[in-house]
Amino acid sequence: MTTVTDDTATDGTDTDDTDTGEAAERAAAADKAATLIESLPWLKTFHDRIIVVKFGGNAMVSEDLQRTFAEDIVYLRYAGLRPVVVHGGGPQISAMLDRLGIESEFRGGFRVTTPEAMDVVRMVLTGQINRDIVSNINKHGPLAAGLSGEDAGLFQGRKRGAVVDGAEVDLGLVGDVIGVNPEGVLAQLDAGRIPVVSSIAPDIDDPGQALNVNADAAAAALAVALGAAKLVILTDVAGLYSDWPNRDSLLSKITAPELRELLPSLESGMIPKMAACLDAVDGGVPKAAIIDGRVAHSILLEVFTQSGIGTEVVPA
Ligand SMILES: Nc1ncnc2c1ncn2[C@@H]1O[C@H](COP(=O)(O)OP(=O)(O)O)[C@@H](O)[C@H]1O
Ligand SMILES: CC(=O)N[C@@H](CCC(=O)OP(=O)(O)O)C(=O)O
Repeated sequence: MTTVTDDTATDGTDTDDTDTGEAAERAAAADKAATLIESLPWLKTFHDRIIVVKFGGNAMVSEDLQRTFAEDIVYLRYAGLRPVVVHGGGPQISAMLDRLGIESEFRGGFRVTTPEAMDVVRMVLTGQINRDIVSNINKHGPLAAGLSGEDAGLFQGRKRGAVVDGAEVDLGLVGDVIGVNPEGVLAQLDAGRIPVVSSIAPDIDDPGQALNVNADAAAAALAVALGAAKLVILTDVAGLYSDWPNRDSLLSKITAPELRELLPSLESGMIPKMAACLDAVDGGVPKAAIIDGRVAHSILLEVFTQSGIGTEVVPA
């Protein structure tokens, strides 16, 4: 049994005003209550709404971060939201390619993907990382169900190239998501589950061929198709810097038109990420946020606090 000490004296007077220890305890309790009550407007706003959370390979680098990520997602679900996870795994794919002695390079923020590399991408994303995320979430109960973009026509992909230094570059088996059939994901949500989606898409022009899709882009396409209330992208920086790498230039908020202007000046990994935020907001998602996945429980801080963390992209 837990008891709460009664600090009222028998004559009815409050005895602890002079007791700094108890005053400090009351202040700490008030702080905790303030933190909890700060979430109330967001619990109302997001009740029953879909939130798409993109878990990047650089944000899943320790067991602790994988555990706190799973806790946040389960928390969202029990708080009455409908979270959907889309994951990447770029560094993990690179490590496996290295182990197997297969060379790979990034051009314009995308991995040039040969057929041999594609087998590894699929194996690492769908066979390894997807399973790990599902299993971490399911330590809290039978909640998560894994899906690949290849399952039940979830994604339709089409090959894409990139323009680097003004020249068109062939990226091999890299695709854009050009269509989404969200029925499989909605069925899982309606059953109370947490869908966990890997960013592979079947090639609409070459049935049976799988394409490697940047996970930020896949998350944005899914957020739009699901009519999500928010897209949250976890990465390994505090947010978007207007003047990278000047650490004083972190942006807490940027509008879609401002971001459109800034996009051409951004570097490598940030390009697909910010383009994804822009696509999401242009496609009707009210907010897209880039947050620091290295901070434990960053998703809760972003979703349930007034100031959030990281950089938020809004329509205008
Ligand atoms: N303007 C910018 N603001 C923030 N990060 C930037 C910027 N330009 C380049 N970067 C780099 O982009 C990286 C994030 O992209 P990336 O490594 O592809 O992330 P992820 O693996 O999470 O998808 C950051 O770690 C940072 O080094
Ligand atoms: C085409 C392309 O580049 N695909 C990515 C897919 C994984 C991904 O996007 O992972 P992160 O979110 O961890 O970066 C890749 O092969 O690395």
